Amino acid sequence: MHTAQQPTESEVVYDIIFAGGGASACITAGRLAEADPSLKILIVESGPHTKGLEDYVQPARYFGNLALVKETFNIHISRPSPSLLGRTPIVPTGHATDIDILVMVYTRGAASDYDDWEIEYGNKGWGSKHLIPLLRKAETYQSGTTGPTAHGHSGPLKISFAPDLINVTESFLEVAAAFDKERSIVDDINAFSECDKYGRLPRYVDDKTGRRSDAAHHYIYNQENNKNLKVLDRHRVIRVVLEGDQAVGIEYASEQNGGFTPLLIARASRLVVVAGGTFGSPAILERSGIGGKHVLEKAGIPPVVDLPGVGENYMDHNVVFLPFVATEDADTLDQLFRGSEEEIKPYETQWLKDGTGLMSHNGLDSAIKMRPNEEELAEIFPEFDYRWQTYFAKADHHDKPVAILGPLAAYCGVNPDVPRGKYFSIAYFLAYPASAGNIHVTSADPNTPSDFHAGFLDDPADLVSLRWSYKKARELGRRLKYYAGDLVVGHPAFKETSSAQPIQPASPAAISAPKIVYSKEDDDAIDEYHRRNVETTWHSIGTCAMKPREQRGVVDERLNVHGIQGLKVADCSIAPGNVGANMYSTAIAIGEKAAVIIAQDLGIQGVTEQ
Ligand SMILES: Cc1cc2nc3c(=O)[nH]c(=O)nc-3n(C[C@H](O)[C@H](O)[C@H](O)COP(=O)(O)OP(=O)(O)OC[C@H]3O[C@@H](n4cnc5c(N)ncnc54)[C@H](O)[C@@H]3O)c2cc1C
Repeated sequence: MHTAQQPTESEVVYDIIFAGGGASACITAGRLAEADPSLKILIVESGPHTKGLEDYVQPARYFGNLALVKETFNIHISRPSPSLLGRTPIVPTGHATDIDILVMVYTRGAASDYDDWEIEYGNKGWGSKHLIPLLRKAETYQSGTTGPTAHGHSGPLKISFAPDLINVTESFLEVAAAFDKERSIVDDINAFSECDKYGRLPRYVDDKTGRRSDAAHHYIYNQENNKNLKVLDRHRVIRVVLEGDQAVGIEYASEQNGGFTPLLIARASRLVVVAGGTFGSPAILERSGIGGKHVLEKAGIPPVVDLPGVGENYMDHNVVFLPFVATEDADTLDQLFRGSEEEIKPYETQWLKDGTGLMSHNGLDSAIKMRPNEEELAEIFPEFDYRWQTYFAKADHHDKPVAILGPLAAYCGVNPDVPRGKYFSIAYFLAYPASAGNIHVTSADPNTPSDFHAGFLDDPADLVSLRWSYKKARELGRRLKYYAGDLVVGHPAFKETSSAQPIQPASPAAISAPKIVYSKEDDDAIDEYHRRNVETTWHSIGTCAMKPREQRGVVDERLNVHGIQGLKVADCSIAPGNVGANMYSTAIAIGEKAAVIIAQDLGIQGVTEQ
């Protein structure tokens, strides 16, 4: 049992305590509180509240928020990696009541992703037929009529297309239709069952107001009249309090004034739910003595349960934004991303008036979830063959893309040598990288940095599929009507004699122009470029995987931590396998499913399964 030095809140007993208040926690706690307002629920979140913060509800502010590394983000620095030529990738995560959906891109995984969770990893109730109804329940899809089964129309989260299509996106879709004829353009690329088609991307933005639509505002802040639902911000959970193998509460402390105040205890009579996200959850478990014996011993933490899977299985998607110079008539967000407040003011004024204009955009309005065709597969043979045969070519995996690719109407790098101006980028990330990493605490002291290895590009299959994505991105990008050249400093360093040299300035290539031919040396330059430039897509998952204990699982299909009573984990850390999409939809699915499970386990009425 862990005891706190000054248990000043020990007399306060909650029914359920959430350790962490991000996307999934807001959804689970919100649903339970709504179903039974008499439940005493406590959410302890280490970051600040986000209610109404203009910097966050105004969509196009996201780049500035990320670049400034505000209090609302945690930064996780990976070990130097030989696969990245010694680089130490940095992975930000949210540090506030559900800030994470920052870029607001709405994509959803393949049905087979969740079917794998159920069948391959043995988690009954987690297949697509269980999670799709919950994803429908969570949303109000404002983006026109699509298949009636894919989307919801009365849920808390608002999903919409940008009001006016940015001309860069329009041109991207025109080029796609003309240049990549075998891949069609469809109305909805997020209906779970098919891929390899281009289409518009909606955003987590309410089209009536132009405001970002997130779980904190629509599951928690809308219940402020419920005094039994308490959200304690700027307090960090240190560990779970255990009595034998029973979780009975949490030990936590205030983060005010830059340091910890004396430790406090809050007791839970029915359940503790760890929801600190992919970095926070394994850290809370390990500090509680739940983790791999060797990790705990090294960190000087007395082991309670030997669960070597805690902190392992770290997955992400790795992204590159390939930049191009844009013509003056291109609609881009560059001024909003890199401009002074004075330059941003007119956009803000327009947004404040009626929620429209470039401030209501995220600049990422279309994409393709892309699989290589026969000809493209031949290009990345033989390095990709094993990965293709053992994963993507499986009969029930034909809905899985290898990469997701689409235009961003801006330069989003941080190279200070890039002059102000107009740019667009083609972003691409691997939907199911073969590489994985891990994260472990190194001390019982929560202020001691963890040992994190992101694992990016450790598996060579990832390098060749990125190489294929680069070539595709470049062929599309240089044909856009608004292309004025490659932004040379943002491209691979090809030899001067190479015909693959980026060109700046330049005019758009004709649709029928021959594809750029790359030599072996050029391919090596592309690989080096990826080792130097690949970054997190902010889609960290997997470190408390929902798998059987003997397969290094951490929680079972009811989200119970193996070997402990009264303790569940409910956030993206439970994902046993990757999901080929931006990750918020999975956080939603997990949040909604956790509410159903907890309601069933505790006999709470009124949480429906669809
Ligand atoms: C910058 C950024 C942009 C993103 N953009 C998109 C996007 O456009 N589209 C999309 O689909 N997905 C996006 N994502 C991903 C998506 O938002 C996340 O995958 C999702 O929010 C994860 O939800 P979660 O509940 O698992 O964890 P989180 O939302 O990260 O919640 C975990 C919370 O726990 C708190 N916490 C951690 N440790 C402790 C502790 N010890 N005590 C108390 N609190 C603790 C953290 O502060 C955090 O608020 C983005 C993520 C980031 C970081």
